[in-house]
Amino acid sequence: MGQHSDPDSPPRRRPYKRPAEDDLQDDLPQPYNANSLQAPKRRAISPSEQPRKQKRPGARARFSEAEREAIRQRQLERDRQAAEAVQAADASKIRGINDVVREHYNSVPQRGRDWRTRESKIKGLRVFNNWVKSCIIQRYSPDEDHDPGSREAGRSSGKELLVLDIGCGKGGDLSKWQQAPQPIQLYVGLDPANVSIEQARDRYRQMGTRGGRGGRGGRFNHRQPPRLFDARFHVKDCYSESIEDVEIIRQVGFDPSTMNRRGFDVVSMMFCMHYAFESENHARTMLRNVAGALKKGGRFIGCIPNSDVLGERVRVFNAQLAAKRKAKEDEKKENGEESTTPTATPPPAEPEDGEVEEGEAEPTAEWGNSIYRVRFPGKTPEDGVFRPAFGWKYNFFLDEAVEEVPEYVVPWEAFRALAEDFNLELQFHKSFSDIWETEKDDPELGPLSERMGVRERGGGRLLVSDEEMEAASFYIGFCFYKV
Ligand SMILES: C[S@@+](CC[C@H](N)C(=O)[O-])C[C@H]1O[C@@H](n2cnc3c(N)ncnc32)[C@H](O)[C@@H]1O
Repeated sequence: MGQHSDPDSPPRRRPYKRPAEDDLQDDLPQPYNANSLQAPKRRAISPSEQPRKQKRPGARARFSEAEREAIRQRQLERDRQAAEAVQAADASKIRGINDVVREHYNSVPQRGRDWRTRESKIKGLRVFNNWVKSCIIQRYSPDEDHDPGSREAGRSSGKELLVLDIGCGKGGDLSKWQQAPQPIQLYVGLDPANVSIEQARDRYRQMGTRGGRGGRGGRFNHRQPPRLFDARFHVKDCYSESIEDVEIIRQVGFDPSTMNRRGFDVVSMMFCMHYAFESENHARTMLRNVAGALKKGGRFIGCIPNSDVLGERVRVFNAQLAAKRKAKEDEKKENGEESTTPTATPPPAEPEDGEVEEGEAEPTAEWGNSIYRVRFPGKTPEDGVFRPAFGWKYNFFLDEAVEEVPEYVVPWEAFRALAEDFNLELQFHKSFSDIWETEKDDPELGPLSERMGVRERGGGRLLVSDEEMEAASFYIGFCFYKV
């Protein structure tokens, strides 16, 4: 590890085999773009421009050649400048969105466990979401051939997992990984929010001083806590950059092809993948990072907002809007007034700061309850089907947690199809409410829900309010396999 290891991580227990030089994939060259190198089209020369007499034809030919070359060079320079301007505009747009998200998460205060589980207005939602994440980790992180009884019996199944947590935030899932059925050898957390990464490091250090156990009373609280895994944390934007340049990622093995025999056993993306659907480019970069980091047979788990819920809400909103408009039109017709039905227009752009919108603004899709709110700033598809698949921005507000941060719809089928392009095959996909229904009586996960405060002891009352459950139903959990 040498100079690349984190200074505050504990010493490595088992060294990662450094890949041979030729194991590392070279950056692919940019595809050759014939257009950008084409000479400019020649302008037709008018009769008045034609030289009357060619005394020295050779000299004219040499002069024209030089002139053509000068024109070509000037044109190339103009093309280069135009391309640079477009790139700069794209980069500043992307930076703008990334900055908003990063600043937001950096500024969310770190509150203690007691506050989160006792004082918070949304404590029911917090514990429920945490329980669902535990379910996904418990069910889908182990290898197919892992013996589930081995850890319970205090035996080791031999194989320990390498886990990559993309968008790890403040390290809220560290303790869930510490209690995973198959022990973890290495956990790598990546996130662009530098303050969050510092907080995740602190959390990991505290786990070390508590003797390896994450959180109070977990699944294995009745016996010796499992040894604390090795962990690395890095500030990294995983949607607009390749993660291949992170040393530990390369050491574990990065290769997006199906040949990756090395790599992580699990890549986890909890509540963070939707930020990548701002553009196709970001979504593809994100998936290339996931597939590149996973070994063949590895699992990609996570949770995202449910595009079916978003689509249905949008469809109903638009149907109601159309009905209201029609009723207004009918009334006008009856009164002999002229029709003012607006013609279909593309989604209106959000006004810039200080810009005053003319006329009455069209209402846009919006819903929620006292703890969460979703608001689309622009026009949404009438049938609730998000086409094209990228850039469907909405603002999401969650009491105490997320203050109107721009998020993007992840149209499920488009995501699934894109994931297939990266050799990721769907294994599991379920809404949070369905996960509750299927797992609440499981002999392990049921009691876990009671210890976490999702429901009262002894299979009692659900401690999550209806409003919190409505907010939770906004999400789905998933698992893909790298084939
Ligand atoms: C709602 S938080 C979830 C944190 C954590 N996964 C959890 O479940 O507690 C969303 C996280 O996504 C991260 N994120 C946003 N854009 C990202 C990007 N481009 N690459 C990686 N993570 C990103 C944010 O910084 C934030 O920490």
